[in-house]
Amino acid sequence: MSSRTLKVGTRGSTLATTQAGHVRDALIAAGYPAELVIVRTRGDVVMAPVERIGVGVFTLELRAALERGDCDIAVHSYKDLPTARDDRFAPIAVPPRVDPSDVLIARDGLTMDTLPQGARVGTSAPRRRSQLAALRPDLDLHPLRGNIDTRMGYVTSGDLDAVVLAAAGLDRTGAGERATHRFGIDEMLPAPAQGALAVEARADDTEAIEALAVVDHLPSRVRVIAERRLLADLEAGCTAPVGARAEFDDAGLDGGGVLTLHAVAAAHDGSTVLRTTGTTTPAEHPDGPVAAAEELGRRLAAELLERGARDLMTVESPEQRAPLVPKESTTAPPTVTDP
Ligand SMILES: NCc1[nH]cc(CCC(=O)O)c1CC(=O)O
Repeated sequence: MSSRTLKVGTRGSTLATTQAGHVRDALIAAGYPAELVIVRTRGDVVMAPVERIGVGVFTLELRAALERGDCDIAVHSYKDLPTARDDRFAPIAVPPRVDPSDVLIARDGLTMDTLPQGARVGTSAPRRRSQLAALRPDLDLHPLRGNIDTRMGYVTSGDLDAVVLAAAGLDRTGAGERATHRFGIDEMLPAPAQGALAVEARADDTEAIEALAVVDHLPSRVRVIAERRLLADLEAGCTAPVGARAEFDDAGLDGGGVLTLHAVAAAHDGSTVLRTTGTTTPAEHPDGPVAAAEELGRRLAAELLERGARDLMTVESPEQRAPLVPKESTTAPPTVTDP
């Protein structure tokens, strides 16, 4: 082991630096000197909807910084990464995952059961919009962007009755108690890999690759692989109305437990929602747990395609109204249209 200090690259948001800070701490604890390096990305600057600026916007520039050597290790929110493998980098390591679910943050402690008819709810993600519309067709859905604090601010200010966010973002920044409702598996399935981090190093940096092994948690990686295989096989990006969530039973991976994958593909307006569930026992698979997870993701994707998922998802996304932008924002009106 050398004394080279590994530069851990991250976006600058509170969430991103908190997440990357955990990775840095784990590296240091394992004997690898490490420090954070903040990489500013256009996703942090431009307030246009993610559907327009491209899903890669959060991860593209961090990957470019890693390739250039501005950092040695990059920490991404896994769900923001494109599904295609990128050969510039070593296979992705996945630290222990936190709660993958979505949460509602509503005024006055309102939940999905008590939100009044026609309540104004903010979320841009097509996956959340379509599943919410299916659960509660009466809701008045508003697109919005911005970091977690900005989004929650619309509820505090009274502009919206509620917003939907990833539990992970709240839990990791210590704001988990702001959630008034955690969506269950039957209500809303998260984005594939939500709540998981993706940690990358350059493909030729053997020292950094060795360090990746100490932050990797195989059961978390196996769950994410099942979810992302499904997403890739549906040929959908993270802006598609596709949700997936894989969970081990109590026996876990080491105990030879069962991995269950829940998946959903929905029409943008929530008028049709295709759901499916399947299981596998990864520890018993002859080709290993990763192969078992891939097989499960493939199997459920094939089933959803068979049932018409592609037609459902390729139907034009409904015209959305202009997204809310933070009042204090000095950013010019969004003009960026390329990823
Ligand atoms: N696309 C934005 C994004 N990327 C990762 C998270 C939350 C943390 C995570 O899911 O790992 C969020 C915010 C959100 O969806 O509410």
